Amino acid sequence: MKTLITNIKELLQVRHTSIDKLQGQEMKDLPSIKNAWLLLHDDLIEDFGTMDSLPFLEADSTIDATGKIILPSWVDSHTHLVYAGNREQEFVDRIHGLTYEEIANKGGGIVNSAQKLQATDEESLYQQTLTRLKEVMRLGTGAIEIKSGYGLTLDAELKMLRVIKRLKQDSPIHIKATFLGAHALPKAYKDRRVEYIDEIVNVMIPKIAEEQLADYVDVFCEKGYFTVEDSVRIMEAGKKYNLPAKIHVNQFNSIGGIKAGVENSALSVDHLEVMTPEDIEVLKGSDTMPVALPSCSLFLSIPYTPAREIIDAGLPLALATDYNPGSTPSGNMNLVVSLACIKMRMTPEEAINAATINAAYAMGISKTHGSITKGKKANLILTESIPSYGFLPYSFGSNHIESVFLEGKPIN
Ligand SMILES: N=CN[C@@H](CCC(=O)O)C(=O)O
Ligand SMILES: [Zn+2]
Repeated sequence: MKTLITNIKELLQVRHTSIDKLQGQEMKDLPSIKNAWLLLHDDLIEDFGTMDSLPFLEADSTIDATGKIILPSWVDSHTHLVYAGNREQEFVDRIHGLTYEEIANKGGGIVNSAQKLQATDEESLYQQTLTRLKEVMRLGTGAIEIKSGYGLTLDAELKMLRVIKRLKQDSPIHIKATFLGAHALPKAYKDRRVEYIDEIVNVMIPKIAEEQLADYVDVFCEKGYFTVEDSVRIMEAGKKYNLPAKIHVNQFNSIGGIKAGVENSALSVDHLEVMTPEDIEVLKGSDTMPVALPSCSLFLSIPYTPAREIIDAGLPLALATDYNPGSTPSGNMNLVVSLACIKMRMTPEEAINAATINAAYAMGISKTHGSITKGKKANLILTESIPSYGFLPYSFGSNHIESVFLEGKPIN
């Protein structure tokens, strides 16, 4: 099946040779072709060029994209999409002055979501998650990482990971699964944190690896949650089972999680709202992708990741949503790209690079996703008629997506 798209006002993120990530100054450049055509063959990008060089091509269907822009679909490398119910009461509690930490300390937060999830059957969990997945696909997300971490028992974590496995099988969107057993200390392990890490390392990770339910491991490395030592144990156990790490670090405090992540070859270190000069230094020369989650900063009113300092230090940066019921009940990558420009002083070019090719790196799929490159997946956003690509982050809160193609097919 071949689809030809013609008269594209601008084809964005065109990379003739496959790149895996962009860093520092490289992020300022967003290569494009104006007045372009694009040929899709089944699930892949077959060819592209300028309209004045369009050869005669046999296609099963042709789409006229006059006035419209095409870019690779967003890659969301950090979500907690599988959850049961919502936590809007905590949202109201925060409006009345309680902090995220105070809510967690009085039994809310992650442990609250764990109670709800443990009481929810797998089918209902699947349906609730599928609804959210379809919503983010319509918003232009074409690949997504989904974490466990609201189970906090072996059975409930397995239930979450089985839901993700089923979504992988059923949905056109590319999915990676991350095991986040160390998201919060379950009540049953009160004052026995090290025993919970023993359970994760000796029981949960081997079982999850045996059933091939995860691609990565994660840990919430933060004061009041898990220490750097706990995080290192989990990352080392992950490595033994071929599960690289993608970890939560520096959301509220800088406690050494980034250094530990880099030393353990973490694929990404995520959040980074609180960064010291040493944290930036330790990332230099590493293969670890820093990931910012600006819609979490918006929702919790916490600092934004210092993107300018990170990029101006020559480092790469990726953007993701962190979609979850507590700190970010939104999976809208368009809003994330806008916030990156508005609140983190990233240029539209930097933000689009961070939400496509660098985000693909952060979920280990930059060979197949994140740019318009021959042979990569035909995962595309076709915009409405808009004046320029800068209009996308500028017109924050509006949706200018006309259609989304995943694996070469329109999803709606
Ligand atoms: N910070 C840790 N985990 C999630 C929030 C989880 C929750 O509040 O339910 C996050 O990435 O923001
Ligand atoms: Zn998260």
